[in-house]
Amino acid sequence: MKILILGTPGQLGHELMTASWPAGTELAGEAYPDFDMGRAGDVEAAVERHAPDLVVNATAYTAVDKAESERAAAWAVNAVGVGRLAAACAGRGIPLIHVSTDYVFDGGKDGAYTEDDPVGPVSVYGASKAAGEIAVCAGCAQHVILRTSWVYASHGANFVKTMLRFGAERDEMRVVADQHGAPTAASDLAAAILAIVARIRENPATVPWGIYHCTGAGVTTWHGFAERIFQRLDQKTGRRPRLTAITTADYPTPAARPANSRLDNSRLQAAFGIALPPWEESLDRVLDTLLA
Ligand SMILES: NC(=O)C1=CN([C@@H]2O[C@H](COP(=O)(O)OP(=O)(O)OC[C@H]3O[C@@H](n4cnc5c(N)ncnc54)[C@H](OP(=O)(O)O)[C@@H]3O)[C@@H](O)[C@H]2O)C=CC1
Ligand SMILES: Cc1cn([C@H]2C[C@H](O)[C@@H](COP(=O)(O)OP(=O)(O)O[C@H]3O[C@@H](C)C(=O)[C@@H](O)[C@H]3O)O2)c(=O)[nH]c1=O
Repeated sequence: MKILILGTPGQLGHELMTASWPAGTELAGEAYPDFDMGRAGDVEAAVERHAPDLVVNATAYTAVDKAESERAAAWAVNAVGVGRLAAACAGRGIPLIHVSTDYVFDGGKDGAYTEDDPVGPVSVYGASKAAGEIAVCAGCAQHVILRTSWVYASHGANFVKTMLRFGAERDEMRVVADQHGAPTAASDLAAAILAIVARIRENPATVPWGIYHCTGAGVTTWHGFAERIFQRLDQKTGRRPRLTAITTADYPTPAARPANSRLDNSRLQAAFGIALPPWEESLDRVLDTLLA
């Protein structure tokens, strides 16, 4: 089975390219700037050239704050490019695995969001990702969209590495404690994708195509996430910056973020038997690598 992975240098793309795929899997990859999701023709040419049996889209414009002033750039990658990809996959009759975000929700719900809850993005990034979801659903019947949240890895840029970098320079860190969600290791998300691909390979006719939530198990806040990072930093190095819980209002950013980002993962478990590990467990594993 030949799998085309778009966005190989990103957090998820890297984990997918370095994962242990079963024998008989051939991987092909595309990366910016040779391959540009936002440039007309690139997606179609890549799908044509590689002639894969399945595509995983790991590209995205992920600069949440910058997107507020670069709407067209975010839209070109996350919505328009994704629409072209869905059409290209449908044209060849191949499945598309796509990734979306908790930021498609407005965060106003009490409790975890299910796949049936209406989206209501409060940022340009969230809106562009919501448009990408619609484009995939409309353009390619054989799709799995995994909505995940707060992704980090030892490779790439993310909150964990930001905390470690700032934590090495500053005595105090101030982090918001009123936005709730679940950190997700890119390696766990990649493992879920491998399991879904295995199911598709086994018998595509029985795959329950659709949107699924797929995050680390449990819930915390960005402050709780940082607390665990600094606990481990302390254990490993003896250094621990003071961590102060603040409110969203104390930390103004160009983009609004949902106060509640919790996603209910039970549909993924029921349909595919996939459940990601508790977020603390995966974070400790990634920190072991980062702090080694
Ligand atoms: N990061 C997070 O916290 C979360 C991410 N997600 C979603 O998960 C998926 C994977 O995200 P993640 O791996 O973390 O993201 P990254 O930002 O780590 O990687 C995204 C990749 O997309 C590439 N890319 C950006 N613009 C283009 C373009 N025009 N053409 C081709 N490639 C491009 C980037 O290239 P380059 O390396 O040159 O920048 C990078 O390789 C995305 O769909 C994202 O929306 C969902 C929830 C949380
Ligand atoms: C760096 C920093 C951030 N924060 C806050 C700002 C924000 O509310 C929260 C997270 O900040 P970041 O900007 O690092 O993370 P952000 O870019 O908002 O992360 C998001 O990325 C996109 C791609 C997604 O899809 C989301 O799931 C989510 O992971 O922490 C602090 O309170 N103190 C700090 O020192």
